[in-house]
Amino acid sequence: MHKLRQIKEMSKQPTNGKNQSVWLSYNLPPQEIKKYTRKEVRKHKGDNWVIFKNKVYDLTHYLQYHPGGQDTIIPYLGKDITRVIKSVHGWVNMEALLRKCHIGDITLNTNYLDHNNEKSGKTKSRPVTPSRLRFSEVKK
Ligand code: HEM
Repeated sequence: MHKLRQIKEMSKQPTNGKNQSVWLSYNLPPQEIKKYTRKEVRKHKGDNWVIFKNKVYDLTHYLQYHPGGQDTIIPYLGKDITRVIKSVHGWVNMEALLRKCHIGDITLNTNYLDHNNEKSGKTKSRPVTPSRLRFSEVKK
């Protein structure tokens, strides 16, 4: 079965009758926003973490409020859901719904940059370009 159709099939399960307005009125203590690598987020699959647009969210409290059911989200825990969200419901204001679940931001992959510099031997300097002629230097 096509993956997207499979996801839609799974969403037909009941969601405890809870809806998004109930979720939005639900209060959670504010979280301290930390920096994480993608690798670290993977390790927190069991803690229901996901990445969406370079932000890390803990979906523990949201899962039971998801209109598409919990089972649709479970295979994506620990992963980046940015692309799949675009294909299943690009119109949903994810940032507004997940504000309370925001626990971190993805750090820039510094290993990659270090590796690049190592390979080239040194950091690239800007090419030397001839400086512009000053007006006084232009022969008449
Ligand atoms: C993690 C954060 C997520 C949030 C805040 C969220 C939010 C929502 C909302 C608000 C709806 C109702 C949309 C509507 O009726 O127009 C919905 C439906 C749905 N969601 Fe999610 N979703 C999330 C993740 C996912 C993931 C990871 C998947 C699967 C890959 C998924 C699959 C679905 C499906 C299949 C529906 C039902 C669409 C339909 O039958 O009309 N969602 N979700």
